[in-house]
Formats: sequence, structure tokens, C-alpha cells
Amino acid sequence: MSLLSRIAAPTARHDVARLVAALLAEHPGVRPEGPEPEGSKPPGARPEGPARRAALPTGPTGLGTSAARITVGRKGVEGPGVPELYCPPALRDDPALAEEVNARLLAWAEEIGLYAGRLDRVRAADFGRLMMLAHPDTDDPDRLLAAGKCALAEWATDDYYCDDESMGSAPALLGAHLGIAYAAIDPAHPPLRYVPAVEQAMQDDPVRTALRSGFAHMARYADSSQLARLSHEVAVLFVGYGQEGSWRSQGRMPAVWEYLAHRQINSFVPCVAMTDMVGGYVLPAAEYADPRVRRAVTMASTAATLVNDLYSMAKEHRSDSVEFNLPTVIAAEERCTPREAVERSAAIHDELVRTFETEAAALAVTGSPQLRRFLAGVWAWLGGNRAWHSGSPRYTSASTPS
Ligand SMILES: CC(C)=CCC/C(C)=C(\C)COP(=O)(O)OP(=O)(O)O
Repeated sequence: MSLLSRIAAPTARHDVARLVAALLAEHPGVRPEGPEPEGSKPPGARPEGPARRAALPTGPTGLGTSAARITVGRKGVEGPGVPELYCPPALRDDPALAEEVNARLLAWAEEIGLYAGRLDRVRAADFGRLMMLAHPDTDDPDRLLAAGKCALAEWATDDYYCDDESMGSAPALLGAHLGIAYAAIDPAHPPLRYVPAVEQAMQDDPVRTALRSGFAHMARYADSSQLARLSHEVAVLFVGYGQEGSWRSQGRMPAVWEYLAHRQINSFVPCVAMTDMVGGYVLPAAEYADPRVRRAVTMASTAATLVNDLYSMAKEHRSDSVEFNLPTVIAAEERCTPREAVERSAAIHDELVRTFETEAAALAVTGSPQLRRFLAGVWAWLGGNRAWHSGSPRYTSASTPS
């Protein structure tokens, strides 16, 4: 079944989803607030013509409209081996936009030497398509590119340092690598005589270069509170990478609760956190930090990451190194068959998504317009993420990329 026909598949409506849609439809759109300096769009950036905008949930009338479309959960048809999941459909499919973002992302990776010798696999994985699907509230390829650079840099940190020995990862080096990589996003400020050494270290390693360059690009669209949020989320992600490295070096399988807590931090939170930056508005720091918002956002992000676990099982099975995913951890702890473990993992995913849906609906009632738009964006992110995983050759191809 094609991606488009899956998107168009009959949907299972949900009362809470309709409530959110109705609430959001009553509110006008949020005006862009994020800084966008003059000339920040590269030459050749695609114009935001009416025809392109029409399909997107942006602008004054867009918020209600998009929310009405995205607050529709469903048990969708999945790829081989992945059970039906409760997840919204992707809101749009714009292959031309995806292609443009992917091409620019590849040009950037080539320029900085990221994934040298493996760029065909990166091209095939189609992270440009992920950005197009997951951020339907902009059709600006440069904003999608900024988010794509950050995401690819974070993925590369995982591949180069954590779980791909063919790319040089080694558990003994992980902590040292992550510590230096952090300086790429939150610059080190040593006494003057050490500055050249730090600068050299940033340039010597493609992961560090990618992290620094991705953050610099996003800084064109984000204010300082949003950038601090992003740095924080990536620091937390690095804690998760370290946690996985510890299990790997000990040869230890975590408990299910421990793995789930891990998948909240070794997760797509840093991607989801860019939702307003890409959309062109600012979710106030106090609202992002509200524990109720954090709970909703992290539950959604964990669910999105479990989608990765489910779709990447085959790829991980083919890998030489020890791989961790929820079905494997459940099978070990609960002594069930792999199929049962997959079903139980899907049920956990669904519970997280339904809880997000319910709690986001409540938060939308009392929150700011920016929070409503952000929560709608998170919901859209879930749909785009699932659609991408179900079609990306990173997870479906027989000779799988790293
Ligand atoms: C883009 C981003 C924030 C990635 C960080 C976390 C990450 C690498 C994943 C959620 C993907 O998990 P995994 O390590 O299993 O990756 P692949 O399955 O190899 O794509």
C-alpha cells in the first residue's frame, strides 16, 4: 500500500480529538514571533506562494484548520511486522518539498564531511522527507533544513559514537566524545590560550562540526530561550547515549521500566522541541517547562521513539552489535515470544499516544495560543514520524544503512 493511500485510509475518530479540534478552531492563528533576520533565506529559497500555503496549517486561519485535521487518531495499517498503531496520519505529503530539503541536507553533509563515503545511504534514508512530514506548519525549505541539520547531527552522534562500530564507535570512548560534542552546541569558554585547541577540536570531527553548524542555522529562527531549550534537550539526549553505552559495555539488558525511562531521554524530544522554531512562533519558556506540558511532550516523544524501535527491529537484527529496543527488552523480562513482545510494545505506544491526546486536550483549554499550536504541532509530528519510519529505506531496505 502506498504512503498516500495509507494517509487517506479511513480514520477512527476519537471524542477527545474532536474536542481539541473544536477548541482550537475557535482560536485565531499565532503570529510568527521567532526572529528571522533580513536575508536569512538562501538565494533560491522557494517562495511561499498561495498554492503552497493552501495545503499547510499556517497563517491566521491555519491553526484551527490544521488542528481539525490532525486531531484524528487512528489505528493505521503498518509495515511488515509492525502491528497497527494508534497514531494520527501525516498531515501532508509534498514530495517536491521533501526532495528539496533532502538535497540541501545532503549538500551540507558533503560539505562538512559528515557520513563521508556513506552519503548514498543518507540520501536514501530521506531525512528531508521526515522534516517535510513532521513539520506541516511550514513550507519554508530553509526552516525545514535547519531542523534537518540538527536532527541529522544528533543521529550522527549516535551512529559515530554509540552504536556503529564500523563508524568508529567504542564504549570506552563514548563519554569523552559526548563531552566534547556538547561544546559544539554550548561553546566552551576556556582561558584565551586554550581557545585554538578547542576550535581545532570542533573542526577535526564531522559530528562536532555538524552539531555546531546545525545549531547555528537554527539560531536564525530561534530566540535565546528556544536555543537554550534545544541545548538542554540535546544534553539530556547525550545522557541517554551514555546510559545505553553503559548497558552495552556491561552486556546488560535493562528492565522494562528502566528502558522506558531511557527511551524518554534517548528520544526524539530534541526534534519535537523544535516545533515552534520551525513553525515561526515562540512557545514561552515557562509554558514549555510547565511539568504538565513536559509530561505530555515527553510522552508523545517517547511514543515516537517506540515507533523507531518497532520499525528498526529488522535493521538492528542484522547489526553485529548488541541492540536495544522495547520488544527485545520485554521479551527478556517477560519471557514471551517476539511476536507477543511486539504486540505489548505497540500497546505501550498506544497508551502513551492516547494519554498525550487526553492531556494535551486539557492543556489546550487553559494554555496560550502558542501552547495550543505547539501541542497541535507535536500531534502532527507523531503522524509525520510514523509515516516516515514506515517508508524510509533506513528501516525497510535489505542492505540497511547505518
Ligand atoms: C534525531 C534524534 C534526536 C535522534 C536521537 C535519538 C535516536 C538516534 C533515535 C531516537 C533513533 O534511535 P536508534 O538509535 O535506534 O536509531 P536508528 O534505529 O538506528 O535509526
